[in-house]
Amino acid sequence: MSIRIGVLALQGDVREHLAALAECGVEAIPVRRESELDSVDGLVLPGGESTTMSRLLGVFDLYDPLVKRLRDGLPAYGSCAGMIMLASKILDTRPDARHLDALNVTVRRNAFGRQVESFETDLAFTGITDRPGADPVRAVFIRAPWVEETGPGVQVLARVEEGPAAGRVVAVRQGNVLATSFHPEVTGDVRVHKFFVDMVATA
Ligand SMILES: NC(=O)CC[C@H](N)C(=O)O
Repeated sequence: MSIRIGVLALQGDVREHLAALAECGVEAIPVRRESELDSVDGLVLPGGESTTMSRLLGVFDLYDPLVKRLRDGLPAYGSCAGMIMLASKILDTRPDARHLDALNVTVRRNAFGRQVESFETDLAFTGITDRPGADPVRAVFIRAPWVEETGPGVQVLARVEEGPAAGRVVAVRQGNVLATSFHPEVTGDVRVHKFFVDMVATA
């Protein structure tokens, strides 16, 4: 059976995710309509700006269908703003911003602060770098959130290892839902996408 994975294409770095998924050998399509959402086996929510994405989900009539598909177990991967969209609770957002409540975590938006708005670091990532001889995952953070609290059933996959944010949780999984604070689609390393494709394949 061939796997088709969508990238929510309302805003943000859609093309990079489509390319990374294609490199993993799956069919990758942009999703802007309910019919497209209905046709996918998994969905990537890209980075961008979460309050804008929230507004556009309403404009494109995708909010309710997406909530429903996530409740029905659609595998989803959110990066950065996508992580914020999937979370059950968001700190430091706008009061009118809606989110999808598919991942039992509290996320702090723009958590790394101004002076370190964008930075890169190497991470150990459970399920990826724990294989013999594996290189660390290079993580690029762009005005990124972090996970401030995890609820029951949430597995921590990666934490920042050095610097002022050392120990902060930046990758989590709960069942079919994966989220990272960082942007693997910009590094040319598709192992995080491959990890998600394997989740979709075994869902
Ligand atoms: N690179 C990103 O996705 C940044 C997320 C953005 N700061 C937000 O709040 O949505």
